[in-house]
Amino acid sequence: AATPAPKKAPARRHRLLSVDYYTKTCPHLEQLVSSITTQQFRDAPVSAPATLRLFFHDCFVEGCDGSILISTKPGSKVAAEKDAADNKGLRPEGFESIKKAKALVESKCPGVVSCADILAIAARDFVHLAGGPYYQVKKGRWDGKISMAARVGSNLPQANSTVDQLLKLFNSKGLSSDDLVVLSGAHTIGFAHCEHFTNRLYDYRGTKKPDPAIDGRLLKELKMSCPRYGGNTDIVAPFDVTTPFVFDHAYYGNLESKLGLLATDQALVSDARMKTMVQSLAKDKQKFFQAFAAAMDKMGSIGVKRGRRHGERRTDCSVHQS
Ligand code: HEM
Ligand SMILES: [Ca+2]
Ligand SMILES: [Ca+2]
Repeated sequence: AATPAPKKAPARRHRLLSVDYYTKTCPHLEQLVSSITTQQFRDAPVSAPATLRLFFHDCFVEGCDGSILISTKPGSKVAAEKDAADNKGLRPEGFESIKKAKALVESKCPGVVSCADILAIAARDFVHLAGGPYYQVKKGRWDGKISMAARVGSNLPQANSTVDQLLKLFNSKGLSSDDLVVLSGAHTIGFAHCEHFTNRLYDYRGTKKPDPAIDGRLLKELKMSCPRYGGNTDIVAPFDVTTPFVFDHAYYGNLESKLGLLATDQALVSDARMKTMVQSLAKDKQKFFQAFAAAMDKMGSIGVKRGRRHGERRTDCSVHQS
């Protein structure tokens, strides 16, 4: 008798991220994380911008895989991502929130929930706590096995990047020009150190003059906080001069009034490709909230890993699982 053809293994479909990924294995995950983020937000409101930025810097380097949370091994010559120059400004409050949330989650659901997922949930919580939209977070990310400082710089935007450079970078992550405009709206909360914008105040692109696209009063104020030379390097200025702790759509109105802080913020209204989007978000808070939630979902699925070949499950988010 003819032997039957060997059955082909069914093509393993990629399990996509899903909202109910931990429903069976850690049913109260979101409440656990929220108990920590709520407390952190009360104790230190800067935890909100800190964690939101942490999530961005995680997703853009090796994908959303918690690679940003790894500490450099003592004695190792290879520095982890968090020790890269571009990550030096990440506030400790962001790392602290994730560490606390992970510890609580491990005590209830040991060995189940990835650090990458906890970071995605915490970032959403903080957006909401600061007054922004609440949206469902899809889960199922595994933590990554690679965290190298050398891979950071080329994957993150710089405060003086041109719009073309920003678009190229965002496109390379599967994000559109609308996503660039919408995600930049994260700068509705938080602060930046002088070094990221002093060139705009004194010597814009080698002109020896301030950037013409800064409001005169803001220019004066920023110059007082940030002298050309020898200023205090710890001084920061708010991205959103009107509501630096509130997640709202004021950021876009500010851009229309030349109140953007970084060259990359202000550039969004001077570029024809993005100006219309800025204008419509400035007018419509609901539109911004809805678009931000959708863009965070998109950013949250960059380079997601599944399985032991590329991924791991960590107990301590700062240490690879050996
Ligand atoms: C579009 C290109 C972007 C550039 C060039 C940029 C650059 C920067 C810079 C230079 C800082 C200040 C860091 C410091 O001085 O400590 C900063 C802060 C921040 N960024 Fe961005 N960023 C960009 C996009 C984003 C995105 C997409 C998000 C999140 C979705 C984000 C969230 C934040 C937050 C919340 C802060 C404030 C952090 C704090 O106060 O602790 N940024 N960004
Ligand atoms: Ca990462
Ligand atoms: Ca704001």
